[in-house]
Amino acid sequence: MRQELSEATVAGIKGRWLIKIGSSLITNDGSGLDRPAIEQWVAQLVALRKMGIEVILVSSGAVAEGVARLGMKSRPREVHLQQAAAAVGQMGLVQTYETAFQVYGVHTAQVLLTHDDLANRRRYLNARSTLSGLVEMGVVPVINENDTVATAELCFGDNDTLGAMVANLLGADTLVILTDQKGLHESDPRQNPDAPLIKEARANDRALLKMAGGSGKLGRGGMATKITAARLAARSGARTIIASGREADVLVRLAKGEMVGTRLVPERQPVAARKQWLAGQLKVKGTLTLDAGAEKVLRESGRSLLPVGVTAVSGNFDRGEVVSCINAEGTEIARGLVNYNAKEAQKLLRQPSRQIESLLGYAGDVEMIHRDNLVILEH
Ligand SMILES: Nc1ncnc2c1ncn2[C@@H]1O[C@H](COP(=O)(O)OP(=O)(O)O)[C@@H](O)[C@H]1O
Ligand SMILES: N[C@@H](CCC(=O)OP(=O)(O)O)C(=O)O
Repeated sequence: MRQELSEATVAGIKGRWLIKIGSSLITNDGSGLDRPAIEQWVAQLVALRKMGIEVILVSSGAVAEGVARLGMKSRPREVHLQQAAAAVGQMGLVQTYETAFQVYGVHTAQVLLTHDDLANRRRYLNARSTLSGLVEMGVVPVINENDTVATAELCFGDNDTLGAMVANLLGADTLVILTDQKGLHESDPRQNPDAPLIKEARANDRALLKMAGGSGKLGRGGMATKITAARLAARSGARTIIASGREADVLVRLAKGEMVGTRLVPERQPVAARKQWLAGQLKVKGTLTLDAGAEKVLRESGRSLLPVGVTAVSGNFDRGEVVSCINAEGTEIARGLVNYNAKEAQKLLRQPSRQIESLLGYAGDVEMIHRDNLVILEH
């Protein structure tokens, strides 16, 4: 583990990739998981890490594995039975990844998310800190939807959307969607085997959605959700690649810059896109007043805002909500997602970060607003 990690560190971080493996691909023609294929992808993911790419995995397959383990003939129609199958199958899914990564001494972590976890600002920040922590420690998160508790109104439904939302959450620069086709074709190749492959397009190109048909018998969503996922990923500046997981060495070839599958490119670069999104947030829930030192640091060196530089708090905001940062003259300098609620922020005014634990009774984030969640407004 240590050696593998240090190699990645020496090479330097060359990107953060979110790789999604779909149901259609991961199952052995409907009967449980294709374990040899999983071992192949894991070997490639380890190779990517050695090239300096941080990897996060979203993997489907829980229902398919549960159906096989429980001896069901096909995916049950009843939602509660699908959820039960997912609970059984998720065990096999994570066990398979864990075993495959262990060969290389790499730790994995199971992360199950519902839509609500990412829609609620506070939980969004919690999910973000935990997942970032795992990635920084060199652990590969293996993410799936929490099928057992997700209800129809609250679920992502397909893992393409989940993958894109996690790519947004973690500021991934690349979303790779591995599926059972070579990529996006001009029409569904199951219906029209000669339909040409789209090699590259803008993620927001409206014409793409017209090309997309529904899913195969195992997957959910088909190409339509992959294109919507690409549009979502593009909002935080990530490019999306849709490719076949059956293509030899597909991930390694992509990492070496080869054009494989369909590439859907964003209009803006990651940082600019995220900052634009933050700047445009209309629901500012409160205000932090900064001293001259904090204003200077924010304007000139792009660092995080620490509690020590905050002199006053107003408004009633919660952790994860957008606050405005003003200087003593009342000019707005920045906006960002705050790490503490208004009451906590009040207690932390002018305090050095080492005091946070004794003032709040728990060791929270050292920043009031992390620089990734902060946008400096130009005047
Ligand atoms: N334009 C298209 N290009 C490629 N595949 C398409 C297209 N339209 C529909 N599909 C279908 O989408 C399926 C992949 O989606 P899906 O079954 O949801 O897979 P996954 O489980 O990998 O998400 C393909 O098997 C294919 O039949
Ligand atoms: N969470 C479900 C997967 C949902 C699903 O099939 O999604 P997808 O791979 O996008 O077609 C499972 O693990 O079975």
